[in-house]
Amino acid sequence: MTPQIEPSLRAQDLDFAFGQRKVLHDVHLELYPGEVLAIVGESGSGKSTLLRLLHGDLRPSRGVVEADDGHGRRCDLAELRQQELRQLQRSRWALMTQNSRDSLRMQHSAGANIIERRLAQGERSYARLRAEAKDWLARVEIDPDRIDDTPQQFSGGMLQRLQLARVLISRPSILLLDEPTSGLDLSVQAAVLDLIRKLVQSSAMAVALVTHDLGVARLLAQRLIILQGGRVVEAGLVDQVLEDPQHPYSQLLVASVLTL
Ligand SMILES: Nc1ncnc2c1ncn2[C@@H]1O[C@H](COP(=O)(O)OP(=O)(O)OP(=O)(O)O)[C@@H](O)[C@H]1O
Repeated sequence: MTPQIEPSLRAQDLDFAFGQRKVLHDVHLELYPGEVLAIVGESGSGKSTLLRLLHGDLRPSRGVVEADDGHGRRCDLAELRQQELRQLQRSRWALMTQNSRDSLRMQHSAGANIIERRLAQGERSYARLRAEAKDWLARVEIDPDRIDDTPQQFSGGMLQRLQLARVLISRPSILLLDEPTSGLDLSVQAAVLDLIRKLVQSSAMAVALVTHDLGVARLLAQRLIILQGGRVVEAGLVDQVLEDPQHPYSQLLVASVLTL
C-alpha cells in the first residue's frame, strides 16, 4: 500500500463489551480507498460487532474509529452529532447486515428500498430512479419486473441481493459487508462477487468484508485479518496469510480449507 494515501477508515485500540462480556480486544485496522479487507474468524469472534463499531452503530468502550466523511475530511465517529452520523450512514457509508430483514423496509416495494439512498444523495427524477432501480435489480440477478413486489415476496437469497443493490447503488466511499454471499447458490454467488469486484475496481470504494469463506476472501480481498476471541491474531496480504499463516489458529483455518 502506498504510504502517502490516507486510509478511508481507521480503527485504533478498539475494545468493546456487551455488559460484562468483553467482545473485542485492542483491535487495530486501516481500510484504504479501492481495497477490500477481509475479516475472517470463527463464529462469535466479534466480526459483526466490529462492523457495527466501524459503521458508528456501537461506541467502543476504548479506542477510536476515524472515517473519511466523503469530502476528504477525517472525522472521529464518537464526536459526530447523531444527525451528522445518520446522514453519513445514509449517503456516504453503507453497512450490509447479515440479516436482511433488519435492514430492508419490508412493507415497501423492492424499488423503493433500492432508491432510498439515492434520494438521500439528492437524486429526484422519478424516471431516472426507477430506471436505476431496475438496472440494479438485474445486476444482482433479480428479474427487474419484480420492482413493485415487496421484500416479503422474496426468498432469503433474493433479500440478500436486494440489500446489496440497495447499498451498492449509492457507490458509498466506505462499504461494510457482513457475509454478503453466504447462502447464495454458487452461480449467483459468482455473479455477485464479480459485481462487487468490478465496482471496487472502477471506484475508490473501501470495503471491509466479513466472511467465513476463505475462498471468497481470496477472490475479493487484497488484505485479511483473522479474529479469534475478539482479538486480531493475524493480519497481512491475503496470499501471504494463506500461504504462510503464522498463528496456530490461522494455520488451522487455512489447513481446514485446503483439506476440504
Ligand atoms: N446484542 C448483543 N448482546 C449481547 N451479546 C451480544 C450481542 N450481539 C452479539 N453478542 C455477543 O458478542 C460476541 C460476538 O458476536 P458477533 O455477532 O460479533 O460474532 P461473529 O463473529 O459475527 O459471529 P457469526 O460468525 O456467528 O456471525 C458473541 O459472544 C455474541 O454472543
